[in-house]
Amino acid sequence: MPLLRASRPKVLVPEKLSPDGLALLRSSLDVHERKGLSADELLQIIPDYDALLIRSEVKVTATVLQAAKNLKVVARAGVGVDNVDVEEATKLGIVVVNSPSGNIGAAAEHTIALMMSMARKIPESCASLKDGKWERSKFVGVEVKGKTLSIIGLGKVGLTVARLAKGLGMNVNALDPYASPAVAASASVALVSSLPELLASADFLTIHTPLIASTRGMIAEAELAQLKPGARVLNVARGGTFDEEALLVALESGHLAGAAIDVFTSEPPAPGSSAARLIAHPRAVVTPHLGASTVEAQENVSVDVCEQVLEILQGSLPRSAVNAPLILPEEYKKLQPFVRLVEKLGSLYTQHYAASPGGAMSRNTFDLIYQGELASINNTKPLFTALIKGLLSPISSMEGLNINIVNAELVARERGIFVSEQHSRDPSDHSSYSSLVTLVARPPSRASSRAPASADTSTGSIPDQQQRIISGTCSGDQPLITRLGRFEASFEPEGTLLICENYDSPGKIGVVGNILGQEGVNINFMAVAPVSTKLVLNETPKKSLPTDGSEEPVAKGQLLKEALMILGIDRGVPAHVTAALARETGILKICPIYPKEETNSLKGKPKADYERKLNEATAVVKTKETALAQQREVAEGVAQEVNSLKGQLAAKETQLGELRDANVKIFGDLRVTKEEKSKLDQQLEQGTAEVVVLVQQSDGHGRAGKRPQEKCAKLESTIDTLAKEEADLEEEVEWREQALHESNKQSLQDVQKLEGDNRVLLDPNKEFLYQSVATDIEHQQTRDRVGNRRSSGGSKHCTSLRSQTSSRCKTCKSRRVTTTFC
Ligand SMILES: NC(=O)C1=CN([C@@H]2O[C@H](COP(=O)(O)OP(=O)(O)OC[C@H]3O[C@@H](n4cnc5c(N)ncnc54)[C@H](O)[C@@H]3O)[C@@H](O)[C@H]2O)C=CC1
Ligand SMILES: O=C(O)C(=O)COP(=O)(O)O
Repeated sequence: MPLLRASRPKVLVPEKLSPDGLALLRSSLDVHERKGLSADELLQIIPDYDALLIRSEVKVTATVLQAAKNLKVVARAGVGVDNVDVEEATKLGIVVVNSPSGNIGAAAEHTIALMMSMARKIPESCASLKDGKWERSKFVGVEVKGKTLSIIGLGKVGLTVARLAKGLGMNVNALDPYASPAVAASASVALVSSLPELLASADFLTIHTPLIASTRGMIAEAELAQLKPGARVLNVARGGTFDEEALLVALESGHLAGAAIDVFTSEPPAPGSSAARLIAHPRAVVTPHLGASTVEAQENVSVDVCEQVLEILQGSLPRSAVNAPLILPEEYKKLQPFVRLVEKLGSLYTQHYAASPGGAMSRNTFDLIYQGELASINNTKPLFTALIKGLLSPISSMEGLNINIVNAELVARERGIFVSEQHSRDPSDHSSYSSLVTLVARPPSRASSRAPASADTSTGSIPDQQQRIISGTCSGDQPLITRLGRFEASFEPEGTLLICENYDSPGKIGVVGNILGQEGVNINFMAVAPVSTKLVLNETPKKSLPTDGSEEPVAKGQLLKEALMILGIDRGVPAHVTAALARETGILKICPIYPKEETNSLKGKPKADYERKLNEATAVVKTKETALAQQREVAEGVAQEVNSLKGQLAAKETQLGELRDANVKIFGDLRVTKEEKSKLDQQLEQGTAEVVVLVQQSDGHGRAGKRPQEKCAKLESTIDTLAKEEADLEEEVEWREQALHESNKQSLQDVQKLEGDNRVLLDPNKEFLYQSVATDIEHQQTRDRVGNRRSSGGSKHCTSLRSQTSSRCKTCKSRRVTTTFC
C-alpha cells in the first residue's frame, strides 16, 4: 500500500544507526538524524514524528510517548527495550519493535572475547607492553578448557554463548526457568534448577537475561559469596543485573579473580559511582557497551527495524513487535479484507442501534462469529481489534482513539466491552458465502454470561425487538452486509448511508426520495432488505398498530410486513430532514450511517468535540449570564449617576435662569429713577449685583468708570461655563442612556441566543445544528476577543458597557468620555 499523505511521514533517528537500513526509508519517509539530543530537546520535537528509531542510549519515557502525538512506532535497533516504557506505549497504541536476533552473534562473541581476555589478562598485558615493559611472569592466565561456564538465561545470546563455549571445551550449565530442556540438551547444556546450585559450580558465571524485576540485582553480595574463590564473572546483558558495589567489594577482597563487564547501571557511568570504580579496578576487563557493535550486527538490526517501520507506517503488521501478537504474514493477508468488514460491522452496530432505546453501548457483550474459511484462521486478533475500533469510533474523539492490535484488548477492558470470538466450522451456517462474520450483541439480561457453545445466529430464541445482529462477508476485497437485525440485506457499507425501516407498502421509496430531493440530497444507490423469511417463521405476526403516528392502513388481521430501505447518499442529512422522514406514515425508523472519517463527526466535527462544544456553550451561557448580571449592576450605577447629573443639570438651569433674570432686571434698571440708580451704583460698588449684560450696555451710557470690571468679567465667564456645561450634560446623559440600552439589549440577545443554541445542542436529534452553534460560539468568542481588544483602545463600538467617566481637557476645554467595556 502506498504511503498516502500530503507530507511524508517523519522518522527521528537520535542515535547512530547503520545507513543500510535508513536507506530503505529515505525513498518514502523523511529521515531526520539528530544525534546528541537532550531529553528536553527530544520532548520538544517528538510530536512531529511518526516513527522513532533508537538503540540503547535514548530513554523513551512515558513523558516522551505522551508528547508524541503522531508516533506510531518505536523501533529499537537491537534486542533490549528496557530504555522504552513499553507499557505506556501499549496504552497509547504505539507499536514497539526490536531486532530480536540481529546482534545475538555479536553479543555472544563479545562475551567469549571478554572471557578469554579476562582469563589470559590480555588488556593489562597489552597495556604493559605498550608501556615499554616486558612482564611475562606477571600475566599468567588460566585456561577455559575443562572449566565450567554457568549461564543465567539460556535465550538466544545465552545459547549461542553456550555453543561457543562448548567449542572451547568448557562444561556448560545454565539456569533458565523458561528454557526448553530439549534445546538445552541439544547444545549439551545441563540445566540446573536453582541459583545456588549454579553459583556453586561456576568457574565463569555469565548472565544473559533481560533486565526485568526478577533479574534486577539478581547477583548481589550473597550470591557472589556463593561463588568459588577465584571465580570470574561476566555481564554482557544489562547493567543492574549485578550489584555493582557488591561486585567491586568481591574484587577488592580477592574473592573474585576477575570481572568482565560491558554494561552498566548508568551509561556512561557517573564519575565516582560504583560503576566508575569498578571500571577502574585492575582486575576488571571493561568495554563501553560494545556487545552489539560489529559492522555486521549493526547492518542486521538497522535493516530489520527499518523494514518493520515501513510495514507499520503502511498499515501492515510488523514481524517482531514487542507489544503486539505475532501473526503469520499469510494469515494476515487472508484476514485483511475481513479487518475492514469487521470494523464496518462495529461502526454500523453503534450507529444503527444508537437511536434505539438504551443507546448503542447499552449492550457491551458481543459474540463475533467466524464461519466458513475464516473459521480456520486461529489468530483473529486483527478482527477483534477492528471490532473494538468500529464500535468505538462513532462515539469517541478520533484524537484520543488510536486503537490498534497493540492496545485493543486494553481499550476494550477499559470500556467494559466483552467480545467472545467463535469459530464455527458448520458449513450450513454460512450458506452461499465462503466466509461469513456475524456480530451479535447480547441482551442485557445475558450480558454477563459466556458465549453460547454453538454459533447459533438464527436468533430464533431472541425476541425480534432485541435482535441486534449484523452479518457480513467479503466479495473479493469488498465488504458486504448480508444481514441487519431481522432483515436480509445485501449492500456495501461504504460512504454515507440512510437506513430507513418502514412498512413494506407502495409509495415509501417515492416519499423518502421526495423529501431528500427537496433538501438537495442526492441518492447514489438504493437497496431494499426484506425481513428474512427464515426469521419470519420464528416471528409473531405484528398485528397491533403503532401508536406514534406511523400508522399504516392495514386490513384487520393482516401481517404488517416491514422492510429496510438502504440509501447511499452524497451528504449527511440534517436532523430536521430525518425528523421529517420519521413523521411520514409507515416510516418506522430513520438512521444515518456515516463512513469512518465522519462517523464521529457532525459535519466533519468529532462527536466528542460536539460534546465538548456543548459544555463550552453552556459555560459561555453561564459566563454571559454572569456578565449580564454584572452589567445590569453597572447599568444601575450608571442610571443613578445619570439621575444625579440630571439633578445637577436642573440646578444649573435654575441658576442660569436666575442670572438671566437678574440681568434683565438690571438692564431694566437703566431706565429707572435717580434713587434707584444710586442704589444700583452702591450695589455695583459692593459687587453684589450681577450686571454682565448691563455692563456692556451701560458702558455706552458713560457709567463704566463706576462699575467693578473684574466682578463683571467673572460673572460673564460663570454664565458662559454654566451654559456649556448644561449643553455637555445634556449630550452625555443622552449618550449614556443610549449606550446602556444598546449594551443591555445586545447582552440579553446573546444570552437568549446561546440558551436557544444549547436547547438545540441538548436535543440529540438535532446534532447537525451543532455546527452552526459551534460557529456561533466561535464568532462569539471572536467578538469577545475583539471587544476586549477594542475596550483597551476606548472604542465606542462595543456595546457591553462596564463604566464611564467624563472629564474636561484643561487646555482646550473639550469633554472626554472614558468608557470601559466588558
Ligand atoms: N551488550 C550488548 O550489546 C547486548 C546485550 N544484549 C542483552 O542480552 C540479553 C539477552 O538477550 P537475548 O538472549 O536476545 O534475550 P532472550 O529473550 O532471547 O533470552 C533471555 C533469556 O533469559 C531468560 N530469563 C528471563 N528471566 C530469567 C530469570 N529470572 N532467571 C533465569 N533466566 C531468565 C529467559 O527465559 C530467556 O530465555 C538482553 O538483556 C539483551 O538486551 C543483547 C544484545 C547485545
Ligand atoms: O541489543 C541490545 O540489547 C544491546 O544492548 C545493544 O545495544 P546498542 O544497540 O549497541 O546500544
